[in-house]
Amino acid sequence: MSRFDLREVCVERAGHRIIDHVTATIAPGRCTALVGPSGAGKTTLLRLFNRLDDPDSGTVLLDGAALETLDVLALRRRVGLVGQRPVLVTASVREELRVGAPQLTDDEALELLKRVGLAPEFHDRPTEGLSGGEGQRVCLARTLAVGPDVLLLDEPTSALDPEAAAAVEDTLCGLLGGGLTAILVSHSAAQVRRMADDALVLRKGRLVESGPVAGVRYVSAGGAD
Ligand SMILES: Nc1ncnc2c1ncn2[C@@H]1O[C@H](COP(=O)(O)OP(=O)(O)OP(=O)(O)O)[C@@H](O)[C@H]1O
Repeated sequence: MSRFDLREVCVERAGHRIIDHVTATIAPGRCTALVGPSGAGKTTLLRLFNRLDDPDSGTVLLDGAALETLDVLALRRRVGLVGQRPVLVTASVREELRVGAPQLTDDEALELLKRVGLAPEFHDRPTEGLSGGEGQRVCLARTLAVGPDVLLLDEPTSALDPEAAAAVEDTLCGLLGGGLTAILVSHSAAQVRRMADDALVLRKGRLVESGPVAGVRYVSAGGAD
């Protein structure tokens, strides 16, 4: 299980401090939601955890080690990202599942498909023609194939229709119960209540509230909906 600590983290863009001295802990084995109004800095903060971006000052630590001291590719295998829209980079589900895990056996691939709620037949489907929800599940399976112990979830259901969104959310909830650490960006307070254990509330780049979801006013007030 993996724990992150943010210490006095700042990110600046175009002369503005868009993450402003954030100090916080992401507890291992739990799902932490990053919430706050549009433009608060949620996606910017999320991108620091697998070094898609680096802070301008301050430190992000994983199990006590500053991220910049770790091998970035090893870090990204350990910290997987699932984005808002399914971005499939190969022609077939079979290849897609092996993008980061070329040695994956067929049995392992079928097991992964099962974990994300897809029938075995999908293994031999072309990626073209998958629905949004199916594509998002394939992306999730591709990320899981690498064996991460942290999942970064950037609005993972926001581009899906309500039925597919609910189904993908159920799948994610099942996975999160299994000991993974997760960091979720979501605009939906209802989703945060269903999926997350803890929440960090950002406003104009500052951390303004944090703690277990049930006690976070921004979430209970429906501020993220
Ligand atoms: N490269 C950049 N140059 C200038 N400003 C930037 C850059 N990247 C982000 N910003 C600004 O930083 C702020 C935080 O952006 P970010 O995308 O992290 O917010 P967010 O909370 O994820 O927003 P949303 O909920 O709308 O997705 C915004 O005001 C954004 O315009």
